[in-house]
Amino acid sequence: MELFKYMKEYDFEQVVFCQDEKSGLKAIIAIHDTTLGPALGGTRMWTYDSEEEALEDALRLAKGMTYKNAAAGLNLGGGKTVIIGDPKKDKNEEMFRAFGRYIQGLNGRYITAEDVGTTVQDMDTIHEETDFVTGISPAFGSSGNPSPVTAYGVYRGMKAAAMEAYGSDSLEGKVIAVQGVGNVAYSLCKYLHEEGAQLIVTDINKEAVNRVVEEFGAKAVEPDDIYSVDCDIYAPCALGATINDETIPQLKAKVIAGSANNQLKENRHGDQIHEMGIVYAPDYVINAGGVINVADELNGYNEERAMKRVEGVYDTVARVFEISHRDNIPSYVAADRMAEERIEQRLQTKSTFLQNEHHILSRR
Ligand SMILES: NC(=O)C1=CN([C@@H]2O[C@H](COP(=O)(O)OP(=O)(O)OC[C@H]3O[C@@H](n4cnc5c(N)ncnc54)[C@H](O)[C@@H]3O)[C@@H](O)[C@H]2O)C=CC1
Ligand SMILES: O=C(O)CCC(=O)C(=O)O
Repeated sequence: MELFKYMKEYDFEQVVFCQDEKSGLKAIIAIHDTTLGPALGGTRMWTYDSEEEALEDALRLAKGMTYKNAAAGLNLGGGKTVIIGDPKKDKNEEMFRAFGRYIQGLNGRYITAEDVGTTVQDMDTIHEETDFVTGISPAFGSSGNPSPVTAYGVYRGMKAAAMEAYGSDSLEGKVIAVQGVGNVAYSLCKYLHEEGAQLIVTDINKEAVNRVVEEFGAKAVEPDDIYSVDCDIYAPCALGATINDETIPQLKAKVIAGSANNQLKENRHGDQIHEMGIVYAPDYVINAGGVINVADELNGYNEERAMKRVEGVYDTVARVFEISHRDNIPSYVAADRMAEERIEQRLQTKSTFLQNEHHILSRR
């Protein structure tokens, strides 16, 4: 990859490569944009096939966080870290301490949290070295595991999408196909079951499936069959890129609303489902509950305030549909537009301030 060319093309501010031989730390911190505030985004630990692949993932995820944080109305920019390694085998305390010192060195330009492969315990270790970390243990007065809160945001956003598709936001009696019933989707299924929805679920982990079958009366199907089941709402809560050329022709749902990041394989798939009249709640808007929750820690965590804000995912998703109608564009484009407008407005007010400052200085 021609890194500087890429950074220029997509307006990246900074990329930091971190290594610590003794602990085996190999990490890449990507800071995309800090117009709205310090870059906040989680740390992913994954067994990448190559350093190039890790770098690409860090860059893609960091840019995504700029949009997610902006659309969520947070005064935070976008960044993300990837640590190269197997989260099941390669973790050690010194690795996360060394990483914490790198974050401290950035002096607040980047704040981290959990992502795939990292846990509250890892955040606690990072916290030994820096305050620029969120998602740490409730014992430190913090918010802990963000997944149940992400689920609440997805539930609220799904209701907004149902309103758009059916003219009512009630999920009672709706048939909802949930792909992946891990941390987020388990809590999501609980909300949906309590509201009287009928659940069809799948997961490659049989234990995870059994839990929701037993607790919420869900019907289980094989992983490949989830796309074609008769349902009202498809909730992708496992992997990215599941809205693609193979799956779109199988979908019977009128709504797509789930927690997974990067649901559209390519932008053209967002155009395609829009043309088919499927109501799509854009991934980074509907799954912002986790980041809204961890961001609240920056003000001294208050669960009630955080949950109130996450409740607002309903309004944000509804606003995306409004922009989609206003500008006659697919919802994924509307979400980007909403985020970009907010960043642009902040740049304008910042530049007004700078212009005033320049004017005063030039009069001296
Ligand atoms: N945890 C959080 O707060 C947030 C999570 N997300 C996204 O939401 C999604 C779910 O996150 P978590 O629940 O935390 O992860 P998780 O790892 O707890 O759950 C994912 C589940 O999907 C299953 N799965 C994997 N491949 C599958 C396949 N081919 N078919 C069916 N099931 C499959 C896994 O076995 C697992 O049970 C991820 O895409 C994540 O990036 C986004 C924002 C915040
Ligand atoms: O939810 C988190 O723990 C951190 C935010 C983040 O990285 C994300 O939302 O993908």
